[in-house]
Amino acid sequence: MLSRLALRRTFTATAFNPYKVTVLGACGGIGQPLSLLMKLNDKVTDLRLYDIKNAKGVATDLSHIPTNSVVTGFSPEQPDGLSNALKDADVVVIPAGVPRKPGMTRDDLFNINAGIVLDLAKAAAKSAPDACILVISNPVNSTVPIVSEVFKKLGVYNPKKLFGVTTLDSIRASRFVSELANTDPTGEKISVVGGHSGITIIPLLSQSQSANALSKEQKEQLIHRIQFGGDEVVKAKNGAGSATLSMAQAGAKFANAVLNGLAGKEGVLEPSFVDSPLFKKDGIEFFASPVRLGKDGIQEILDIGKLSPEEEELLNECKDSLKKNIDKGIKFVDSKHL
Ligand SMILES: NC(=O)c1ccc[n+]([C@@H]2O[C@H](COP(=O)([O-])OP(=O)(O)OC[C@H]3O[C@@H](n4cnc5c(N)ncnc54)[C@H](O)[C@@H]3O)[C@@H](O)[C@H]2O)c1
Ligand SMILES: O=C(O)C[C@H](O)C(=O)O
Repeated sequence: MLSRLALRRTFTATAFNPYKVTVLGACGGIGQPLSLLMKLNDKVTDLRLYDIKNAKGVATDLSHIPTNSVVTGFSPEQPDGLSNALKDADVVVIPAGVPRKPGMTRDDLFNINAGIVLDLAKAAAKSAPDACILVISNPVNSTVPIVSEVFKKLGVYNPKKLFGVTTLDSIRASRFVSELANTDPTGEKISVVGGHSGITIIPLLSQSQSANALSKEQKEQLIHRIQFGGDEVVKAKNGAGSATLSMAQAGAKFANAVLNGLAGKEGVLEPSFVDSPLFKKDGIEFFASPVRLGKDGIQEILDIGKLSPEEEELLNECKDSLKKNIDKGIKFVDSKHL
């Protein structure tokens, strides 16, 4: 039985953290476990699930869990389903779209997912212009620029509130390093910067004591495994999709960090692919690096720190692909009349 103190704590947490979170694509492989984790987050009081299929079913299922949020399902068949799902949301998480099959790159998803993300971004710009937008749908290197262009065209762009979710790269790095270095994975903090696909993913192993102590060969294998961790899952699932459960955990971790920032917690740092000044001189508008989160979204974009000569090389290799991916997203929106 809960003590009086515990009861008061529960009530206090809810009363001071009344956040509205919307998940777009809530009934897919990522969407369902991510929505479950958001239902378990005591900072969320109003959880809205939107999908083109099954949103009511998933929302009803989650609504039986005795936490302090109300869960509502929204579908395109309902009048204003999407705009009601988004209305005045504080945080919008977007895992809508198709996943990879073996042999595909993330960029191969562009043709389908770019249009899905564009439509959802248009709706978010109209119904939740002040929300923090967390983009999971691939290719993240292009879908985040798509959202920024849509918001710009509709006159509501706030670069402090747009995030590409790259948390999966850093949680993978923590796990993979700990396997080789025999350390506690929960204590491994590996900075992963750049973008979210193949060679645009740059793990900075030299900045971690345990990773840096590994042999040159181990480090090379580790870098490759972190860069292509997504392919490892796609191959193992053999046509049944890509990472969903680890991604749900990563998405919930990042959403929780954003909510902690909004709630005024100090010292909230997470990596994210954001509109960044770091490499604009090279024509790269977005870059993943650690960001400090606060009441208004991004409080500070941190520098990537000192790189080893090998990491400098990875950074140079990343720039060209990353710039092309970003430009592709921007051009896609420019070709549309919003
Ligand atoms: N950022 C990352 O690190 C990361 C990691 C894993 C997967 N992903 C990406 O996340 C996306 C989703 O992956 P998944 O495994 O959950 O796929 P999935 O096919 O299992 O689920 C996608 C969901 O989106 C829904 N959907 C499609 N179009 C929609 C629309 N217009 N509006 C609302 N919902 C819509 C579908 O109905 C489905 O329920 C993919 O693009 C995948 O590549 C990103
Ligand atoms: O690899 C994918 O296509 C999904 C995701 O981006 C991942 O890194 O697992």
